[in-house]
Amino acid sequence: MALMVGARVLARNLLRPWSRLPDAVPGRTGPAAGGGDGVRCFGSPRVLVETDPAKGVAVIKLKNPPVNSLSLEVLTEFVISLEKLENDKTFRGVIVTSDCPGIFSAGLDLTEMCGKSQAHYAEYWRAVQELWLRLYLSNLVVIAAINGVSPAGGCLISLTCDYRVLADNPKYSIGLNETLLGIVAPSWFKDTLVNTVGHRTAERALQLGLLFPPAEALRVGIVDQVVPEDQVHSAALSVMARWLAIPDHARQLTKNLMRKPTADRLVKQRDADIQYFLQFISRDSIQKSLRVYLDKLRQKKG
Ligand SMILES: CCCC/C=C/CC(=O)SCCNC(=O)CCNC(=O)[C@H](O)C(C)(C)COP(=O)(O)OP(=O)(O)OC[C@H]1O[C@@H](n2cnc3c(N)ncnc32)[C@H](O)[C@@H]1OP(=O)(O)O
Repeated sequence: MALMVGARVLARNLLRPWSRLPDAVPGRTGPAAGGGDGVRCFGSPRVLVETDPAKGVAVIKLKNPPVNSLSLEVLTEFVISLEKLENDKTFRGVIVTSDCPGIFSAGLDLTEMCGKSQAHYAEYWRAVQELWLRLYLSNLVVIAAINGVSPAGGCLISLTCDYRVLADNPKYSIGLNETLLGIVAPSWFKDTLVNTVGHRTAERALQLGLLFPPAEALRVGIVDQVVPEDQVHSAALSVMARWLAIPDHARQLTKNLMRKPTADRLVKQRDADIQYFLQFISRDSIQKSLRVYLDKLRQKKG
C-alpha cells in the first residue's frame, strides 16, 4: 500500500504539466536572466534551469539552501526539469551545478529518512531511485560542475554524469561516506562508484567512507578534472563542446551499452530495493545513528 501511495504521488508529480508546478518560475530571457542574449531561465525555486538554445546546452542549478540536501521536493523537481530538457530536441547537453556557495550537495536529506512513516520512506526512496535512473541513462550529455563539497548523495549525482569537473578547493571533498553515518551505500550506489573508479578503489573508499579532497579525487578517478574555482563553469562548457562534437546517436547508443546492465539491475528489483530500504531505515539502531549524526551537525554551530 505504501509503495502504491509513493508511486502515485511521484507519477502525479511527473505527469503534472510544467506550467502548473506550484512553485514554477516563469521563463525569463536575456541578460537580466543571468546570461547573455538568448539565455532563457525556467524551473522551480529549488532547481533552476538556465538554457542556451543556440548552443543546445542547459545548466541545472540546485538551490536548496543551506546545503542543497536532496529533499523529496528537490528530487521531484530535478526529475521534472531533466524530463523537460530531454523532451525538447533543442537540447543535447546539460551541466549540473550548485547555486549554494561552497556546497554542491550535502546528499540525501537526512530529515526525510528520520522519524517519518513507512509510506514516506517508500515515497522518498522511489524518488531517489527515479532521479538516479533518469540521470544515469539520460540521452543528454551530462557534465557535473562540482563547485562545492559533495558527500554521499551529492557524490552519487556527480557519478551519474558523463564527466566531472571539480573546483580546486581543499574544502570541496567528494565521496560516498555512508559508513561514517553508520549506514550502508545501496548496491546501485556501489555499482556507480565501481563503474567509475574500479573495484579495489571503490571497496576501500566505501568501507572507510572516504571523502577525497580534489587532488586525491583526481588521482583515484572519482572526478575527471580539477580546475581553479573560478573556471569550473567554463571548463564544463569546454568539455561539453568536445562531447557534443560526437554524433548523438553513436554516443547515446554507446552510453546505453555501458550503463544499461547496471541500471537494469535496479529496474528489475525496484520494489524489492524499496522494501529493503524500508526494513533497513526503520531499524531502531539505524534511526539512532541518523539522529546522533544530525544532532552532531546541528550542534556544530553551538
Ligand atoms: C540504505 C540507506 C542508504 C542511505 C543513503 C544515504 C546517502 C546520503 O546522502 S546520507 C547524507 C550524507 N550527507 C552527509 O554526511 C553530509 C552532512 N553534512 C555535512 O557534512 C555538512 O552539513 C556540510 C559539509 C555539507 C556543510 O557544512 P556547513 O558547515 O556549511 O553546514 P552545517 O552547519 O553542517 O549544516 C547546515 C544545516 O544543514 C543541515 N544539514 C546538513 N546536511 C544535511 C543533510 N544531508 N540532510 C539534512 N540536513 C542537513 C545541518 O543539520 C544544519 O541544520 P541546522 O541549520 O538546523 O543546524
